[in-house]
Amino acid sequence: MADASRGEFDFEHVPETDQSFENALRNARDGDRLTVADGIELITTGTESEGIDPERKEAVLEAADRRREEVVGDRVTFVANLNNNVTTACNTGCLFCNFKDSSHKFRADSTAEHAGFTKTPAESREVVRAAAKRGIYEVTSVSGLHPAFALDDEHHEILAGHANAARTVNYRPPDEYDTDPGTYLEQMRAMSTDGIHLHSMTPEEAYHARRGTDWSYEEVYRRLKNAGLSSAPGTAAEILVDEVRDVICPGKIDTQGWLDAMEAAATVGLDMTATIMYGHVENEAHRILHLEKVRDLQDRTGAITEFVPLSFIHPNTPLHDRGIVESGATDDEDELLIAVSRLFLDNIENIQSSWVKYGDQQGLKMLSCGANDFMGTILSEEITKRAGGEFGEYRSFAEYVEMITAIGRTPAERSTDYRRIRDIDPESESFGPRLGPQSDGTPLFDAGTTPATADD
Ligand SMILES: C[S@@+](CC[C@H](N)C(=O)[O-])C[C@H]1O[C@@H](n2cnc3c(N)ncnc32)[C@H](O)[C@@H]1O
Ligand SMILES: Nc1c(NC[C@H](O)[C@H](O)[C@H](O)CO)[nH]c(=O)[nH]c1=O
Ligand SMILES: N[C@@H](Cc1ccc(O)cc1)C(=O)O
Ligand code: SF4
Repeated sequence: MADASRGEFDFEHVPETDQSFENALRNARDGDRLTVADGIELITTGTESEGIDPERKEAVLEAADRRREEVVGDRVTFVANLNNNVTTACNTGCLFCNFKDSSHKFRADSTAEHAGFTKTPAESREVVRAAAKRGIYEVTSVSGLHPAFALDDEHHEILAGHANAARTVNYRPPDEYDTDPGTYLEQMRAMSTDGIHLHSMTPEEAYHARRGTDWSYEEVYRRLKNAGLSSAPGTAAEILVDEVRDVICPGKIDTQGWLDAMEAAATVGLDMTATIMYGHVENEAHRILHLEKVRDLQDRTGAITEFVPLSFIHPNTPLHDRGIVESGATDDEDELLIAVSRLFLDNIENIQSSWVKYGDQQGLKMLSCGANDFMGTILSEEITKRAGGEFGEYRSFAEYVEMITAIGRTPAERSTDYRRIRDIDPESESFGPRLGPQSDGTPLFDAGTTPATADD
């Protein structure tokens, strides 16, 4: 079993209910709002017996696939986007993460070797401009919590005024590092160029942008929005149950902090996504409690455009190196997670299948288990690659059209917020983005080239 070590934790929440699988399935088929007990019965295919029952699993997947059809129809969407991570420097120490490099290695006086990077605002702008010219219309930017990162000059001053700032507020001035990431506001201004949609600032990053101050999340997201931010990625969610966070990311904000940040982003008028990062130490009860938190948040805000399940990639992570976790979720667990997300989250229209985490074949399978979105072109990928993922760093429009038509569905490009959707005719001669200000349908790269070698 993938979850060989899940039993070792003395968790308060365990997958036990007084509901039956049959009743839960009936509720799901009837379209009733599911309870936590219903969700646990469905995702375990019944708590009264060990393991996953193949027939019951198929029944859950079928109900989810039908619901997907009713809610969003037959289209499979994707976005023309680019990932631009500003820095990998981070001291937060999450045990599932190998994206980060200890920030002391980035100090000007350090001789330690590392494969990480920090981009100045000018460098970020160049990366985004080059992509925009090629027709990309979204940039996703998530980064490590670099100790020299501050919201703006005022934040630098406040942080520098703290006694023992490195220890108390995780701050060191930029001149101690080989590269200055600039301020968050400078990075926002740099990346919001050429009409591109800027999707950035997770709740954890928003926390970093207000550490050591009495500013509210609302104040921080308002200033970020004024500097060009368009929507916020709901990563850093991991599992929204504190007894799990205490194990896998003790340095992160807690569940309530994550919810507060997201609610503030919505209050200032930003759209957002929500995620779950699953398949490590948590059990099925935690997964469903997480879905309940997300559903409640959406009831309050209505601002969540999509739900993005992130299956834990284990090989190079501290959780795996330390023998805490042997592997990630199994295919059965992945399929049930997608299906139950579709059935449980009755107020979120779009469920994403991540080819980065699942690969193409399993990623496509997810599109008949309840998912309807197939992510984006991304052009580069660091988080999963560094964790040991092997499914590549980009997809062209041509590859998307081929894969989606092969499973008998309609390919469509979408804007980040799904407000604009364009069906793509698979009979066209060539495939490229058309929804951005500089998108004229030209393919992102020629067959046989990669984003790095493609000529613009
Ligand atoms: C790497 S962080 C970058 C942004 C910021 N530092 C934060 O934590 O919000 C973004 C997200 O990547 C996901 N992630 C990191 N390592 C992963 C892994 N090994 N497998 C799957 N997802 C992972 C986590 O959900 C995390 O919140
Ligand atoms: N699931 C993953 C994503 N999803 C985010 C999308 O790429 C896109 O930014 C979002 O849907 C908003 O339009 N991105 C990754 O880099 N890796 C993933 O695994
Ligand atoms: N960057 C995240 C994925 C992600 C980004 C933005 C989102 O809105 C959702 C998910 C990862 O690879 O794990
Ligand atoms: S998940 Fe984010 S906060 Fe945690 S270690 Fe990785 S980069 Fe840092």
